[in-house]
Amino acid sequence: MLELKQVKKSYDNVTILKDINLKIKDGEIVSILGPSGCGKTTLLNLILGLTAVDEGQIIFDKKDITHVPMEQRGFNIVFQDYALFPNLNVYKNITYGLRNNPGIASAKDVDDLIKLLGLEPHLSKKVDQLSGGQKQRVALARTMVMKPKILLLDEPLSALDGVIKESIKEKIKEIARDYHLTTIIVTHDPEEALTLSDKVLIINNGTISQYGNPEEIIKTPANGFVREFILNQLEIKKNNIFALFGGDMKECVQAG
Ligand SMILES: Nc1ncnc2c1ncn2[C@@H]1O[C@H](COP(=O)(O)OP(=O)(O)OP(=O)(O)O)[C@@H](O)[C@H]1O
Repeated sequence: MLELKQVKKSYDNVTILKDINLKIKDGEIVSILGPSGCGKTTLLNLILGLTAVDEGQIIFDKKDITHVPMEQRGFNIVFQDYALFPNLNVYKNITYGLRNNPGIASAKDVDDLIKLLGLEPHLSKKVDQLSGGQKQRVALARTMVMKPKILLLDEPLSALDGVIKESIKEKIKEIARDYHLTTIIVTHDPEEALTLSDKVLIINNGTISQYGNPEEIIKTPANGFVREFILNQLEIKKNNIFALFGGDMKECVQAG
């Protein structure tokens, strides 16, 4: 279980995040959703340990890790631009982190990940010979071989579209389920958050607007911001989303 208690962060005396309280159970997929500049990446970096909190606590597995350095937390992130090594082939990219820590993953662990992510045909290719979706899968494999205790993903789908986007979504779900891995994803896209996650954390103006499962958020938006932000952006795809929950858009908008 990961828990944030009364977390606050400011930059240059400007409060970016405040009153952040949340619990994430082991194996859950949680999306952090909100408009540009609301503090999503800052929150991800606080959890990762890349950025220090000003006030409040971060608890993981009942231990206070608020001041534990990033390297000792054992969490791992896939950055938006993948940050792969262009001079190495796919296999070497995937196994790079094992060079100094060979005991972390066995040859079978690596093989299983390569198979899960469908990377067998690409292992000897260089990074610039890959599509966006293939690069994302390599970045996921490279992070997963290090067996992170929590997987953090910053806008993992934003550079992808159509079928590729759907297939990466499925891979993320498979990884979280197969490895029972807590996965925290930053996104600005409500449809992505609602279709990918067990829970969605909606942030506005540096505070939590709502934290709940996709159905709760759609059927009982906590306030006007959630209603507007979610429903306006879902305008085109709303019927597909509602079909997922067997609901009726009109009823929910009226109820909200
Ligand atoms: N290192 C920093 N120093 C000063 N201000 C920062 C720093 N990092 C982020 N900020 C500010 O904090 C606010 C939140 O930034 P953050 O990147 O967390 O937002 P975001 O929700 O991820 O935005 P986007 O969706 O556009 O990536 C912004 O106003 C940003 O300018």
